[in-house]
Amino acid sequence: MREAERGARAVLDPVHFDYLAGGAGEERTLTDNEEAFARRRVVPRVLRGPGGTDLTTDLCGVRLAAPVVVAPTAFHRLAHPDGEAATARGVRAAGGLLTVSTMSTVAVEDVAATGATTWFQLYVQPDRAFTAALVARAEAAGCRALVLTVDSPVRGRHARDARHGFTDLPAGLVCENLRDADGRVRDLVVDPDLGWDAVAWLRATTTLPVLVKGVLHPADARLAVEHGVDGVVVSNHGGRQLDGAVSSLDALPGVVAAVDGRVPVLLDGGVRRGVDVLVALATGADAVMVGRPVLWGLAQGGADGVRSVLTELVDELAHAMALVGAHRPRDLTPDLVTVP
Ligand SMILES: Cc1cc2nc3c(=O)[nH]c(=O)nc-3n(C[C@H](O)[C@H](O)[C@H](O)COP(=O)(O)O)c2cc1C
Ligand SMILES: O=C(O)C(=O)c1ccccc1
Repeated sequence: MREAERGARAVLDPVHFDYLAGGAGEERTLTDNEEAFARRRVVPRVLRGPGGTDLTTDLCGVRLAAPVVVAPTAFHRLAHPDGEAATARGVRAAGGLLTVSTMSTVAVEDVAATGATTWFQLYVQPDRAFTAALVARAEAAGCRALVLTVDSPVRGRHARDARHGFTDLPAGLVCENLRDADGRVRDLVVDPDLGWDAVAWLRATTTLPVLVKGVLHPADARLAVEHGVDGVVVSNHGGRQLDGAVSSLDALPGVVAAVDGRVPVLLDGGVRRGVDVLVALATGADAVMVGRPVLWGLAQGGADGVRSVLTELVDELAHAMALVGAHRPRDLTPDLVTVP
C-alpha cells in the first residue's frame, strides 16, 4: 500500500476507509488498474534539445495547467469534515479541475463558490424533470461540463461494505444535490433502463459540453461519438462496478482507435505516479482523472493535502517527461511504451 493510502487509513474510521478504498467482488479489476501500469515500461528518447516542459492542455473548453483532472467521487465528508469544499480549495490552489459528484456531501453551488474550476458528474434519474433541474443547478453554479456516468445501470457489489454493513451515510451527512425544491433529500436511483437516447436528451437540456464516463468497449466509444458527445472517459469506475472488467489502461488503445481523434479521450483508474500519467498519454489519452489519491490527501490534510497530492503528481509528470525527452504532451507517442 502506498504512503498516502496508509496515512489515510491511519486517520479514517475503518468502515469509511474501506468504502473509499474498496472495489467490487474480489477486487480483481481494482488491483489490475494499478498492475496494468506496473506492467508497462517506458523507452525514453535522448538529446531532444531545448524546449522546456509545457503541460498546458485545452480540454472541452477549459485550459488546464496539466492534463490531470480530479475524478468524481462521492461523500467527501466521510474523508474530511469540510468535504468537497476543502477538496475544491485544494484543487484551486493546485490550478486543477474538480469533477463534482452527483453524490457530493456539499451542494454543488457551495463547491463552485470556492472558485475552483469544476465539471459536474451526472447520474441521470428516471425523473427527468428532477434531473433537468439538477443540471440547471450545476450550470448556474458555473460547472463547465457534464460528465454522464454510464457504467452504473445497477450498483456494484462491494464486499468490504457488505462485511461492515455499511449502507447509509452517517447521521448529519446527506447528498446535498439530491434535495427537492421543498428541501427533502431524494434517494439516488441508478437507472437500469438508460439508453443512448439519454445523451440526446441531455444535449437538448444543456448547452454545456457532455462527456460520457465509463466506456471500455470500442464499439461504445464509436456510438458515443456518433451521439455527439464532447469526450469519452475510459473507466471501470475504479474497479467498483464489474469485477473482472478489463483494466482501464488495457482498454485504452481500442477506445483511442475507435474515437480516432474526433473527441478527447480521458482515462481513469490506477493512476498513482507521474509516470502513469505519461504512459496513459503516450497510449493515446488526452488527460487522466485521479480518484482515490485525492481522497487520501483530503483525509490527511484537507485542502492542503489535496493540493499537495495534485502538485506532486504533476511535478512527477513534468520530471518524467524531461527524462523521456518530451517537451509537450503531444510529444508522448505510443512508441515510448512497451510491455516487456
Ligand atoms: C469512493 C469513491 C466514490 C466514487 N463515486 C463516484 C461517483 O459518485 N460518480 C462517478 O461517476 N464515479 C465515482 N467513482 C469512480 C471515480 O470517478 C473513478 O472512476 C475512479 O475512482 C478512478 O479510479 P482511481 O480511484 O483508481 O483513481 C467513485 C470512486 C470512489 C473510489
Ligand atoms: O461509490 C461509488 O463508486 C458511486 O459511484 C456511488 C454511487 C451511488 C451512490 C454513492 C456512490
